[in-house]
Amino acid sequence: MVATILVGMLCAHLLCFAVMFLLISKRLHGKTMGMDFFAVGNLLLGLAYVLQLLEGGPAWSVMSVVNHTFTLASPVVFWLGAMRFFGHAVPLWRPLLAVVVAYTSLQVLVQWSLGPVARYAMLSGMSALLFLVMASTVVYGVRTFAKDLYAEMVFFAALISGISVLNAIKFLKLLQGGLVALQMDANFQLVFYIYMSFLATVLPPSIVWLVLRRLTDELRHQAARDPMTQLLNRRGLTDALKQHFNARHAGAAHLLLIDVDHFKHINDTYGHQAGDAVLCHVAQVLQATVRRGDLAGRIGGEEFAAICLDADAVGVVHLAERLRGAMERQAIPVDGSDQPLRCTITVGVSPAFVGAQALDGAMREADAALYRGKAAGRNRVEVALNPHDQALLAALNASAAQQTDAIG
Ligand SMILES: Nc1nc2c(ncn2[C@@H]2O[C@H](COP(=O)(O)OP(=O)(O)OP(=O)(O)O)[C@@H](O)[C@H]2O)c(=O)[nH]1
Repeated sequence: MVATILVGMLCAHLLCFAVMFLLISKRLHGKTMGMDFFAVGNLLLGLAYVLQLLEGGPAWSVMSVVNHTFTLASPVVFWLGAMRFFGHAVPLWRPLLAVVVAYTSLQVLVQWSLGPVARYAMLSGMSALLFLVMASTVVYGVRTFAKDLYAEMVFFAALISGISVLNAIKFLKLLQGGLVALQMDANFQLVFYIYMSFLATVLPPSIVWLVLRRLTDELRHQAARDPMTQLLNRRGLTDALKQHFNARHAGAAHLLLIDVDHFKHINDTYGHQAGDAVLCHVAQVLQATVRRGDLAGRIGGEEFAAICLDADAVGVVHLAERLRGAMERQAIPVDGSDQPLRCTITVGVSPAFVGAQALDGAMREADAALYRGKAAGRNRVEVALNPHDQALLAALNASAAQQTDAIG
């Protein structure tokens, strides 16, 4: 009686969550993150338990064969769903059909050649193996494609290992005691059903939580980036800067404001699309030139920014020069034109600043330097360094000039 109630509850959970996964997958519009697969997995397992209730006990019948096939197919579908969640484009219906045909045939063969105990033991043994593979995949995921979901993945691996162990015990019990081990109200079967009910209650909300996490991460990513160049936008730069300065030993930062010269002319001559191609090219050069850990962003139409973290003034000015030189040298291919396009940039460098709240001030100083650079003829780097850095830079430049003269 207790077992029947437990299995009844289990069916209700599995089938309700199958509907919920399906509804969620419909709302995700094509990017279902495996929710449609989880719906099918839950449906298969829910139907298998419905058939078990209808059967009452072990028997050789069509219902029993279908029950075993659905039970075994469900972990395969859950595994495929997990692969989908982690971005692998695995198919569903073909592998599912292959499992259904192969396992149904295998059941007939085993029942005919080895008898009913072997067929039931085969289901427990193969389920134990499949859940073990699933738990191993999750552990592998923690170390590779799901590093950001460490706690969740460890939790899943532990839960799935539990069901693998219970199936392995059932397999041994079947081999030792035969079909008596499957009596629904036997103690072991009760433990098995309680654990399955626990899983069916805990796992689906956890999966929904994972989807929610992925979606909110994606939204945060989109909100922090410029859609055309994928560089950080102003909000993204500010957030990343706050994160940098929250670290205990964060050093000072410098801001580089970068503006494409005569961009209106490029737009007017080659068209808006070519203008967009130039902006994407500048973004690529900027991203390739800054050091790892520095921040690169687009903060307006043809205005870009780089924030150099933990760098000294001399290094920053050299970086700005490298960036200016790279832009000047590179030709940009333009659709519909044989002649590649060339363009230059002007860069304004701010003094060192500490704290995200100082960004506005640095922006003003870099902007003033940029304005001076534009007025002085464009295609140049103009600095707004503090007096100490200014003197250091002048001394370094003088020494470099002396060395050049000496070599000359
Ligand atoms: N193609 C394209 N053009 C843009 C975009 N955003 C802004 N613009 C254009 O960028 C041009 C900026 O022109 P100005 O501010 O006059 O600057 P400029 O021509 O680069 O002149 P200087 O900065 O003084 O060298 C305007 O014509 C804007 O329409 C964009 O996303 N794509």
